[in-house]
Formats: sequence, C-alpha cells, structure tokens
Amino acid sequence: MSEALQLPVIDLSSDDRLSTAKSIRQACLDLGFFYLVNHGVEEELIKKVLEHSKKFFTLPVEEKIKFAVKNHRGYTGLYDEKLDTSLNAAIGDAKESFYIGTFAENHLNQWPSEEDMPSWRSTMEAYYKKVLSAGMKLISLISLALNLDEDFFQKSGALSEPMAFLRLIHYPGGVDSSRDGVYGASAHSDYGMVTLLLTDGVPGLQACSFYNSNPLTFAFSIPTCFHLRHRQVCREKSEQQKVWEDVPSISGAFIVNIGDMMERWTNCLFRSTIHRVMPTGQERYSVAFFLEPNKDCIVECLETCCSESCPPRFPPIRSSDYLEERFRLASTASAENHRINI
Ligand SMILES: O=C(O)CCC(=O)C(=O)O
Ligand SMILES: [Fe+2]
Repeated sequence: MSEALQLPVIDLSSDDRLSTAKSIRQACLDLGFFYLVNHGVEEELIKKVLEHSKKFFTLPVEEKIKFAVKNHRGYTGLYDEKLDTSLNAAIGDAKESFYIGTFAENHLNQWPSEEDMPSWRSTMEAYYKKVLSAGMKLISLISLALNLDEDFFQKSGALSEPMAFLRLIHYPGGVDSSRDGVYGASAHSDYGMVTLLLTDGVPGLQACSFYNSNPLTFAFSIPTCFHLRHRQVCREKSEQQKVWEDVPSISGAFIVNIGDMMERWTNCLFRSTIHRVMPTGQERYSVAFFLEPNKDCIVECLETCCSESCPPRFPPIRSSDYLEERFRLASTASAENHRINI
C-alpha cells in the first residue's frame, strides 16, 4: 500500500527570496518534488485549459489522429507510448496526449481550427506563456538555491527560447491497476529542468523513494560527497526497498518536480525522482509543462556542485541531443510495443 507524501509548499510571490530559495534547496535535496503556489496563473485560465483539453479528447479518434504527432507536436493515442523503457510489458501506457511546443517554432505546432474549437488555441497559448513566466521565476530561485546568481540560467542562454513543451494528458476511466503491467504513465523521470504539473484532482500520481533498513549498505551505495539522508530517491536502486508514495494534488497549486538535465547540472545534488501514474479506474486529466533549456545549451556540471572529492558524474551534453535521444528511446519502446501487439 502506498502512503501520501507531505510535500513542501513554495510561495513564488514571497518577498523573502533567500528563505524561499532555502526551502527549494531542501525540497530538491529531499525528493525533488514540491507544490508551487501564488504562481500567477489565474484560476479561471486553469479551469479553461482543463475544459478545452477535455473537449479535444472527447472528439472521435478519427478526428484526433488528424493531429498525429509530428516533430514531437500533436496527438499521441492510447497505448502509443511507454515511458518506462525497461518494461517488457506488451502494452503501452493507458493515456492519450497532445503536445504543444515552443512558439519560437510555432509553425511546427498543430492546432484545431478556430471554427471547430473556438478559443482553443488562444487558451493554450495564454496558458503556455503564463506557465513559462512562472517557470522562469522559479528557475531564478533555483539558481539562488544552488548558490548561483539569480540570473545564472538566463545569462548562460539556457532560458533564451527554452524548448518548453505543454502536454495535455487524458487517462481514460475503466482502466485499473489490477491488470498486470498497465500503468497510466509507467515509471520515469522527466527529461528537462523542471516540470510544472496541473491535475484535475483525481489521484494516481506517485513518486518513488526508498527506505534502507541497513544504514551500512546505504552509506556505501551513494557518493560520499552527498549527505546521508534517511530517505533517498530511487536512482540508486540496488538493495533498497522501493516505496511508492501518492502525490496528492492541491487545488490551484502546481506540482513541481526536477528533471534529468537539472540533475546533470547539479551533479545529482538535486534529484530527478522517478514517478508514475497508476490507473485507479477513474478518468483523469492533467497538464504537464516541461521546461527544457534552449536547444544549443550545453548542460554541464555547475561549479557549485562539484569539487575535487566530488567530480562531475556526467560529461557535458547539448540539450537538444540529450532530449532527442530520450524521445527516441521512448518512441522505440512504443514501436516495439506495437510490433508485439500486432
Ligand atoms: O499526469 C500526471 O500526473 C503526470 C504525468 C507525467 O509524469 C509525465 O507526463 O511526465
Ligand atoms: Fe513525468
């Protein structure tokens, strides 16, 4: 049985930026998940985005596949994707989704027409801009949390035309976890800097942590440069007992989690925690905003996150190369899936 997590709540509008940065640092050392409130995205807009998302997914499948994903933008169908690339299960994740990419390349985005879906595009564009602005503010606090100047990621170019993706997700009802190997979203970590997630309040999201019964084994399993913590995330998988804990939604708050590129930047100090969505039998909608750095940005260990005794764990990598590879692996997993299903 899973327990519910009590995550810290970060107030984006607080004037006490240093204390907010301190709380963010602790949250990112602990599990890499927290709630974000007073983020500046109006309740009304959030409501509209969820309503418009529902309208799209309610269309007949023949209509939806007219927007079949191209250039990582558009519609992905039920069972088309398998986020856990290590899973052998012959079935993909029980969800459908719609991706919207950066407006710097808006010609690549696919939009339902204004006639068919009045104000759909403008709602999504407004939401994208607002969450991007919240994300940028959050990144400046994350910079402070890493003992960097607050405009570090702006100055490094990571946030000029960031490759942010908005993803509308629909988990259909009637699917439950009693069917072996069926997940809403199978276990994965996100790829980018941070993810700002909105849900309709239906449960299902879980984050993975582990508790170690043997502190000695634990002490030798993590790099000595990091604090020993009672609870650690799942990346060091061996010998620890995995615990999946529910991440409940709080009305009006974003659920934020750290992505893999931020983990690489911070040399694993900030953790990109594995999470999943379990099907509960109930229909569920969520909207994920993945804030990825500019495509030419080189992601490499930050000076404040390494030392002689704690050298960089990853080589530098160009952001778009990293992202393309992760997309490729996820789509290979789903292609294999289809072959198995035929
Ligand atoms: O729908 C959710 O609650 C989470 C989705 C997610 O983790 C993802 O798409 O990366
Ligand atoms: Fe995710």
